[in-house]
Amino acid sequence: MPDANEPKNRKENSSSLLDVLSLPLLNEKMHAFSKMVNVIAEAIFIVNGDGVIEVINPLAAKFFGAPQEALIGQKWFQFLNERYREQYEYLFINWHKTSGLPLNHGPKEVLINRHDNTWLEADLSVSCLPTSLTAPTPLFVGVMHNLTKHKSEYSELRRLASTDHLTGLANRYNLEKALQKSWLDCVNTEQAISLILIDVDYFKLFNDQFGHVNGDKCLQKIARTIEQCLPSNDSLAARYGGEEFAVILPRLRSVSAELVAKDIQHQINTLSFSDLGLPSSFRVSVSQGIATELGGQFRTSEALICASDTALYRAKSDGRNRISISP
Ligand SMILES: Nc1nc2c(ncn2[C@@H]2O[C@H](COP(=O)(O)OP(=O)(O)OP(=O)(O)O)[C@@H](O)[C@H]2O)c(=O)[nH]1
Repeated sequence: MPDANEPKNRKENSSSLLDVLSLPLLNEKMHAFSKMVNVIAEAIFIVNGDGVIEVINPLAAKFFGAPQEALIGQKWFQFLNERYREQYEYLFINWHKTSGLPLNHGPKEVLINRHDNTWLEADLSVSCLPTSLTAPTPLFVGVMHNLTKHKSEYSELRRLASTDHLTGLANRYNLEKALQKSWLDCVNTEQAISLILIDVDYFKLFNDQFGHVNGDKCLQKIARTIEQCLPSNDSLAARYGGEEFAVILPRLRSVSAELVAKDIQHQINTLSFSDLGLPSSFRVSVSQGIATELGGQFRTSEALICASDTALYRAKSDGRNRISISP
């Protein structure tokens, strides 16, 4: 084992982990600490004041996507996505300027550009090691956690929380949030906003005749059809509840909203259910109520929903398969 205090060329020392552990900066205590780091089930690396990696354990090396030996002697900043690299370089530059003050940073989210050109989302903390351990040369320990799995689970949970499970459309919660946002966007810019409420006609009869499972499939087909009739990316189709749907149409006056409703009516009237084993001549219809805000007619988005609902009620009582527009 080489003398830990004897200065050596880093490249010569980086051929194996044992060499790494005997870098000149590592005194006896550090030597023991480095051994410990190597067996901890967390991604840990140790860098000097210039950000050069002195010690890296197997898990951290895996995060950077290269063998431990290849990483020793490299500046760890280079593995950070450029969005974060400057921030950490500055952190170390500032630390040099205020030398002596302990540096503790994070945990913060970073994006690691791995050696094999893939990337990894992680949270990272950088802390000064106690000088009693590292004197005379300050060293810093970086601890990382892989966030990739958590992030994809989080976005899946977010998707589930805002989606109606049966139809895949936005759920009621999502509808209310989206309506609130579109309402503010349109009202603040003095543009129109329309809302269509859509209710399947005689759907209890459908369930009674063809069963609940077919009823579910019918709702799925209707949902897909409504979605296909959306006129723009910022319009939204949602399941309002049961056999009722809603469509938000930002920037559309009632004349244009009526055209969308007519398209929905036509597409649903011509839907075939023979794939569900129903007679090929069987058809369904929907009733629709439209309300439009332009110029301060309604005070709130809730009032717009109420007006659409009243119009829908009228479409039902006028005989169904109709479109009614709020005055
Ligand atoms: N299959 C299925 N049926 C549902 C679902 N949600 C609500 N329903 C049914 O939708 C039916 C709605 O019935 P009603 O409110 O009487 O309305 P309707 O029969 O469509 O009559 P009108 O709306 O007046 O034309 C009920 O039988 C509910 O059980 C669902 O998720 N799946």
